[in-house]
Amino acid sequence: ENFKYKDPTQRLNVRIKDLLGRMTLEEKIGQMVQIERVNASTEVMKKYFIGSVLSGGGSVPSKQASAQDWINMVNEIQKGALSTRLGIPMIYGIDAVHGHNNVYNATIFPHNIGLGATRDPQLLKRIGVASAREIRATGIPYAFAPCVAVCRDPRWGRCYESYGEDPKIVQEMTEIIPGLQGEIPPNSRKGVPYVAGKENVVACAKHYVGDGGTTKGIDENNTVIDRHGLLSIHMPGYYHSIIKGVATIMVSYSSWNGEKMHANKNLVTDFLKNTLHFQGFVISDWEAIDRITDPPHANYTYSILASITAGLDMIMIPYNYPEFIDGLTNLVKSNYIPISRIDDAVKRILRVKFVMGLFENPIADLSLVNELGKQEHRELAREAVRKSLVLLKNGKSADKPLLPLEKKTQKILVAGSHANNLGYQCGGWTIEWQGLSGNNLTSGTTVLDAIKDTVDPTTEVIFNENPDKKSLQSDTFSYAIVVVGEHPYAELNGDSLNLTIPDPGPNTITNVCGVIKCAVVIISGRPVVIQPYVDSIDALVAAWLPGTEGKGITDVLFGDYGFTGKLSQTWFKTVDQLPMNFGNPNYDPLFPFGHGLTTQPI
Ligand SMILES: OC[C@@H]1[C@@H](O)[C@H](O)[C@@H](O)c2nc(-c3ccccc3)cn21
Repeated sequence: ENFKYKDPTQRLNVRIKDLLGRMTLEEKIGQMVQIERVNASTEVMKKYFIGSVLSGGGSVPSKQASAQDWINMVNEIQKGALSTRLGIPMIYGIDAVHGHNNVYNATIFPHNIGLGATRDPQLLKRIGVASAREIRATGIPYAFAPCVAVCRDPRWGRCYESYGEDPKIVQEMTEIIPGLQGEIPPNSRKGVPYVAGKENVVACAKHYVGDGGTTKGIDENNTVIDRHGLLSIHMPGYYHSIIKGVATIMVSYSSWNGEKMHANKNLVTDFLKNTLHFQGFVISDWEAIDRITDPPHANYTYSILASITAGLDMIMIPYNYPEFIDGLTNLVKSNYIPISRIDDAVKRILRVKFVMGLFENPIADLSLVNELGKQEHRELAREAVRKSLVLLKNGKSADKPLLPLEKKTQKILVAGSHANNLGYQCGGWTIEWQGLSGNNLTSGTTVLDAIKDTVDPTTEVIFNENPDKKSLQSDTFSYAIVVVGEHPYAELNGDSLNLTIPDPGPNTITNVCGVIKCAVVIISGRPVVIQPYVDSIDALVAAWLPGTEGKGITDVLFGDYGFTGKLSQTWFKTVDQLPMNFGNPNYDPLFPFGHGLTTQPI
């Protein structure tokens, strides 16, 4: 019997219709389920017809697993899916949000807040291309990126995952999507998902909608704003993602005016699907349907009913998939959920799987393994670091700039908790969900290493993480570079009401800058409290979370390249001003949105 759905010469809708028509209710519901990799045995994949598997943050086949190890794991799970009656391939997803950040030796790019400061959408596209190749190097065809949140309050623990407070910048930076997925052909029908081929990945615009607008930046909380404000500030990123063919959209944990997004039929179905004509699939966040109720999972049947009725197509379970499958099956069989809703979800999931070529190439090969951490990608990341740094202050008087620094001089001091810490400079979502401290988490270049590599061989470099005033006064340094900032965090763990630099950072600044000409480099996921120290600082640089390529920082500190970055997030004076965004009445920042001094390359 000719299985039309297996025939790639058949039109997309013919393949979808043919396959859907063959599927049982169990097989349909299985396609809507995404489980965590630790549960994805061949037996489970077969028994429940699982359609998708993910790696949660830090969930890896083994520590320092190679590309080959990843490919073997993904292919093993895929074989389980392919051994089902209809052989529908599963799609494996992972959070590659600043490079392939769960994977040892991957290139780690600056987090989004830094990329917003580059104002360079074409750079973002190139980053998307490189990232897609590193993700495919490990046999994975789906990334939960880009985050198109608009960070309206830096107290939010995920502000660094946003390109900034301006919807215009966020919509421009969706240019990473044609990098990840490939360029959508110009006359494509609006809203259809597009993935070019085996060197591209399925992308995911997230988190729909208004995740960056919650009260006091409280993660997963409530975004209070009228419809016009929601559509003009938080929606443009989705509109532009859809125009560019984004294949999936992930729903936000947060609420809009008290209504959980995961239960919001008006925004998920009526607006996203029926007004913006999005035809890819809508995926939930991790255990997000459980959190529709308070306490979470208090009424799981209701969680399933509300989310599926709202229009979600794939549910990131990740563990209690039997409970979900039973619950949804019962709701369909008792007519609480019409089979037409299930068919809509499955059609969308199959559309993405057909469009991306997953039926033709379900098993990953080794053709791209050398892409992982490739030098060419590291050079691209280094360029991104250069362009992301924002020069906030340069000299105590305009006619005496400190930067660019002299490479050839007697002796310089490098100080600060973040000068020699690769984990700190990468931030959250790196190797582990919450990020790490130290220098052996993956391969990269610390700021200290970069300085040693950049200055003249005759220049003596003294590293002292937190020097005391006495030791400084009895010594002579031409200048000091002080690198301090935030420790890594992700999501809720990053929510902060005080936004202070953790000790001993401020102490290091005042000790060093009180005695020596100092260039202070802030490693942070967002603007932090710096006003009390600004007057004592000669040059001040916002480096955000630059990732593994630390030489991008010395490229501009020492004048091999000029500073060009511009703030994509308002730098407040004090936290009691927040929330404060450009355009607000009584806008009174320390450094305004768009601020960024420039220097000329030497
Ligand atoms: O990693 C998958 C998704 C990711 O794509 C989303 O952006 C993010 O909101 C998220 N939080 C968790 C997560 C949260 C708490 C405990 C365990 C996992 C999982 N995830």
